[in-house]
Amino acid sequence: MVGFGALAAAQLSALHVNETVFENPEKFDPERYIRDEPLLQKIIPFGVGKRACLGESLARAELYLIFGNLLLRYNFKPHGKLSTADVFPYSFAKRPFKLEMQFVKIRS
Ligand code: HEM
Repeated sequence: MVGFGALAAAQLSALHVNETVFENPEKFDPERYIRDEPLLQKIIPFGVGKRACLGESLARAELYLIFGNLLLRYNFKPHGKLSTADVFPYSFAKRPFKLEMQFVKIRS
């Protein structure tokens, strides 16, 4: 029962492995959001409501600049075998246990 002093929190990482929303949620498959763009509306990476992430705008601006600049200058290749299995399901973000990438410079 939730009363005064009780802590109630949405377990966002559990929502993000809901099989009725995400097909094969345990699979590391970021392209699912390219194949099915409305799916982006169903992830809640920064929380909602009064206690939602205060840094969302900064984080989005940083990610845009960091990945934009990297993509402009490097080709990304998997280093060794790229495993899409073994996703650590209850982490902050979905990621394979091990993913080694090679950055190949395309311009200076
Ligand atoms: C990709 C980057 C980030 C993600 C995915 C993220 C996600 C989150 C999430 C899920 C929460 C909890 C929301 C809730 O309780 O419902 C949170 C809280 C918070 N985040 Fe972030 N965050 C990110 C980056 C940042 C940055 C860059 C800052 C500050 C510069 C920041 C500052 C905060 C603060 C202060 C809170 C606590 C808000 C409160 O409890 O009132 N976050 N964040």
